[in-house]
Amino acid sequence: MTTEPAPSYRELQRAALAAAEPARYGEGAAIVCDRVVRIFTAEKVEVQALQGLDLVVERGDLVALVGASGSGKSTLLNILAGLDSPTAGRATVDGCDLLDMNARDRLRYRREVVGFVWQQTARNLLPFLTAAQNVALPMQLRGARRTRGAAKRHAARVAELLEALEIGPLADRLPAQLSGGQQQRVAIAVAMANNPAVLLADEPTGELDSETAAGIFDAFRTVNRELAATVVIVTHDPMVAGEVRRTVAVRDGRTSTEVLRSTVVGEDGAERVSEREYAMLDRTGRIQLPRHFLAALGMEHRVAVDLAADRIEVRPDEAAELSAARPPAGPS
Ligand SMILES: Nc1ncnc2c1ncn2[C@@H]1O[C@H](COP(=O)(O)OP(=O)(O)OP(=O)(O)O)[C@@H](O)[C@H]1O
Repeated sequence: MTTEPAPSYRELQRAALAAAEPARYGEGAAIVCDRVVRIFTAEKVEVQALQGLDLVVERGDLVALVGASGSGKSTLLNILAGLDSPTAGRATVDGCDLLDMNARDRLRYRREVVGFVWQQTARNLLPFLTAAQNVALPMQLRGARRTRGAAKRHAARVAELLEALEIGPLADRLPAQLSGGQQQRVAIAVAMANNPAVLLADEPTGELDSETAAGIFDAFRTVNRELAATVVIVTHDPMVAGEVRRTVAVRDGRTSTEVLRSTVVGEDGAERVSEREYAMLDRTGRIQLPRHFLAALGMEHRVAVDLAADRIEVRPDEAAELSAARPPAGPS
């Protein structure tokens, strides 16, 4: 019979400390936003673009962010891209604390940790470089010495990315010699050049027709699956939002609802996509109910909340209904 060796004092101490430490919100996730606030001041007027936004994106996820114009999606994406800073809260991407970066950290972060694809195809690429040269540029800017070995590695990575994105034969063309969809594929390759942990895209199919947009969306899926990047896409395109496993809606500067999709096999053996909408519960216990639910039951200002054995029930304000039905007794 073998006996386990007794743990050392240090091992016991480490285990006790780990047990005592509460798990941090979103620990280990690719993206964590914890009560993120962003206030802009324009002409002495304050705009709260993000009002305590919570979001956790796990590694390997492919997420669509949707929401009305002005809800805060681009503000959030700019913060995640390291182009802007939150006013308050905590935001981390791949473990990098976005509130605690100096100029040098920020540059390294933008070159190595995140990749970015913009809506305007022209903004993603330098017009005087070929597709292959555009993809090689981020690797050269990363600062590796120009050795023959590095040049060989860069060329191999360029070929690998262009191949994965199905634009290998277009390597020597200038952006002006490519269609809008082909330019966006090159832009995705540029964003992935330094193998970032997270790929962010702001309306990447906004300037494309629906067939080309479907192809670009497939390219994001390829990057997510084959190059192991966590992908977040801001979109108005219902087709894109309808095809990802997770769609998060932003409303008034907060994440409000979330739709999760999975493929289920029915009794007839056919596959279909099952969808479920969830309201987000923030860390203080607040939820934002979908607007159409509130409108359907005429709920506003105040609701009755009751705890049942297995659910919390939210009902229209009964006191308001009663007083509307029975006008207060006046002087006779
Ligand atoms: N630099 C800025 N200065 C002042 N206000 C700003 C600034 N940037 C954004 N805002 C305001 O913050 C709010 C959120 O804007 P944001 O661009 O993030 O919304 P959005 O959801 O991306 O909208 P859209 O879908 O139209 O791009 C809006 O009220 C906007 O006017």
